[in-house]
Amino acid sequence: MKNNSNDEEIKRKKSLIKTILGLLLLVSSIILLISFISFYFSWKDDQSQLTSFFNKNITAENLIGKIGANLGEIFIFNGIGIIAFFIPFFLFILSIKILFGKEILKIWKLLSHGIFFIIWIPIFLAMIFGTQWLLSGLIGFEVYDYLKTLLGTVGTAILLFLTLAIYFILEFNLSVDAVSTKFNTLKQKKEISVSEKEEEKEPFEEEIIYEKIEDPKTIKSETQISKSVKDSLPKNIEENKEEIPIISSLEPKVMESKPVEAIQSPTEFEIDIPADEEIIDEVSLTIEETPIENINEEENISEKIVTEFGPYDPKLELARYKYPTLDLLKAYNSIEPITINNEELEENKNKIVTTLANYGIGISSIKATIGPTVTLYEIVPEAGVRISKIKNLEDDIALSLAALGIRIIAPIPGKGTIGIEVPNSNPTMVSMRTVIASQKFQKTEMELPIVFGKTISNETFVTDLAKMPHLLMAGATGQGKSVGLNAIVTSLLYKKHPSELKFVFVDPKKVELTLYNKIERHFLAKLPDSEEAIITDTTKVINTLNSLCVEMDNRYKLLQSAYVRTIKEYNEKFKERKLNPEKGHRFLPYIVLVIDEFADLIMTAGKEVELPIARLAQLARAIGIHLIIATQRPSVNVITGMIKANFPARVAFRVTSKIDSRTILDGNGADQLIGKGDMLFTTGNELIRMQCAFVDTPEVDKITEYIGSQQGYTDAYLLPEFYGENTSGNGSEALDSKKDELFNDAARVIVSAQQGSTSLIQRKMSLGYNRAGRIMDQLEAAGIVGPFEGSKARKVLITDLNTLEQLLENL
Ligand SMILES: Nc1ncnc2c1ncn2[C@@H]1O[C@H](COP(=O)(O)OP(=O)(O)OP(=O)(O)O)[C@@H](O)[C@H]1O
Repeated sequence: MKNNSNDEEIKRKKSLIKTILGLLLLVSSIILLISFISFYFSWKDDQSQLTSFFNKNITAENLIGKIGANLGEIFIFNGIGIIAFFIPFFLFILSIKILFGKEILKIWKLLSHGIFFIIWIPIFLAMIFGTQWLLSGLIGFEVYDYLKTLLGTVGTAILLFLTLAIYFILEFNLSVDAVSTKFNTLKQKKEISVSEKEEEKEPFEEEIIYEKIEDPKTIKSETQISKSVKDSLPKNIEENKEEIPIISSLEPKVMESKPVEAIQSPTEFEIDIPADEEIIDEVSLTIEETPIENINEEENISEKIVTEFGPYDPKLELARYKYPTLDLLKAYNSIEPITINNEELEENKNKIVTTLANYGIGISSIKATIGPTVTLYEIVPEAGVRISKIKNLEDDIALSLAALGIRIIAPIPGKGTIGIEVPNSNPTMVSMRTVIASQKFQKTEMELPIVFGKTISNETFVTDLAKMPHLLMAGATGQGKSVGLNAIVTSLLYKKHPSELKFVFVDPKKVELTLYNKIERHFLAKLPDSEEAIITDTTKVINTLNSLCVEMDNRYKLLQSAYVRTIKEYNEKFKERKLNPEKGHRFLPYIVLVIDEFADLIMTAGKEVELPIARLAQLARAIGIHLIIATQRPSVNVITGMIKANFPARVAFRVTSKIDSRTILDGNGADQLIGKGDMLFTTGNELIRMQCAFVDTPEVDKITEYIGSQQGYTDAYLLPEFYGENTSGNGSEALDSKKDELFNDAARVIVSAQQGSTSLIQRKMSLGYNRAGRIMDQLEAAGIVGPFEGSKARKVLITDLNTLEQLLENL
């Protein structure tokens, strides 16, 4: 407390002293100023009174009286002359600084300049005006007089100008280099504007110069000189341009080959060399300002941020999220491992051998591989047996073996043996728990790992959805499709954090996927205006699909601006903080679109869904949107060519006919499956037979409950807004709405190509799908193209451009 009050006391005293000192200085400056001004008017009258300082009867004319007259006499007349005004000026600035703490001019700088001019100006004024002591002061005159005896008038003048020059050099940092740089820049600017004007008058001037010079290096020097220092060269050199190569006199070769008198003027050129360097310096300066520098800077910034905060962690927002645990899945211990008795194996083997023998096919060896649902008998036929013969006898062999689900693989790819798959009389269920717990799945580094089940050789089968990149599933009702879908979703839920993956569920059956409602705020994506994340109303699907197309376009733009090709590279770059969130960059989660009953969707929502699906399937792979489409009826009008072409990965559960099998797998086999999760998987090459892992509804319920009860995001992942339009083909309505700016151009594109396709407009005019679609509707309304015809292009109703132009005018 005591200390504090002491401090305050000192502070108070200090400020009092400051105020008094400041005031004193201020008043002094005013007194001095008035005295000095007044001195110039009254000095003659007052000068004789100065000595009688204490005589009351004698007064002074000066406004500050005798003191004022004396001050003027001391500082101006006997002192430094007119520059004495600097003293009140300096005191005024100082008083303001002390009183108000405001530095109008920098005190120390002002003082140093003041001292210089207090010395310089009186001498200079004495030199110019002689004995005019009111200007130079007596001191100024005496010093000048002394200097004159030492250096003479000219010498003194030179000394004064030299000191002034040094003063300016020091004050304005005027080095020779800096001056000549400025001078050159100014000159270049001038020359450019002059040469621009003169170009028309003397177009060949430069060419003539080049002709005279052979050495390309000297040409370079010449052009530089002609541009920058030509004016400064002596006239004789300017005229005799052949001598100019000596400028590169630094090069011995040129020097040797030239006559001696030509070398006479190197001194003139030596001055030019720094000028050349200057120009080079300027060029290198502009290079430094190129954007490459900026990119480096950005990278440096990102490095700095990374070292300070570490890489960006998308999981941080839900840092406490716990991945589902294994005990949420049911253990079916009683049914695993596989049980098959030797008798059954022996019996089947014998049957196969005798059946084949009946058809005249001899076997040299046979091997059995026991799988969960089927056993594979691998046969090596005797030499000379044609494989096609066995393939043709497939149905007969199956009949003889009297078992459903026999599939003959002739030959087994890469082995040269023939495989006969015979169902086990006691199939073993593959539980989701065992496959999720498998090392293969646990240790996988895949982006979107999916564990389907177990292969015929009882191996867990894990594959990457990101690589597929889309999946088509088909199977008759009750054969395990829904379980299969759940197995896929479960695999992903066990491996992915909510920040990395979002699902869009379309479930026209309204029951299958509703379980996932609980994880809406963790794993689901939806349209901003929709209440339910899981879409059960087929009419809303179109908006969602189009919104996904918009999301896709947006993501492509982000990838483009980040100079990367895939979502993986993009996210890695984002994690390294090399992408600026202020420029719209964000961590992109994978989006998996699951459509449970595609046939139903096509039936109710029509063909409109086909285009966005095909578009997504074609383009979405790189930006992390993957499609899983399941259907009961794999007929050609549901799985059209366009869709099939973009879904190389397919899963087939049991189907009822060979035709369906061919539609889904492009081959037989799916009709011979035994159901209950028995499936075939292909990515375009070989077929892999598998037993799908079984995950029951209560298990899925437990998992979603486990995730849903944890802290989630405030809302589902919001897809970009998309407002549906009437694309039903009611033309007049479409045209009533505002005609697109590019309508006429699009019409010309369509008519000249005679092809009514939206993608043509998109491609030729670099438009997004939605806008191109809108224009197409307007073209239909104007009668330029025919109505929508599904996967086929619309008919073009105008045959030539002339007719079109007339029509456009009338419109
Ligand atoms: N992987 C499997 N392992 C064991 N049993 C299975 C498996 N998949 C399905 N099943 C059995 O088949 C039944 C029907 O399966 P699921 O509900 O998946 O058929 P679905 O093809 O979806 O039929 P729908 O199209 O009518 O919905 C299940 O209740 C189950 O008993």
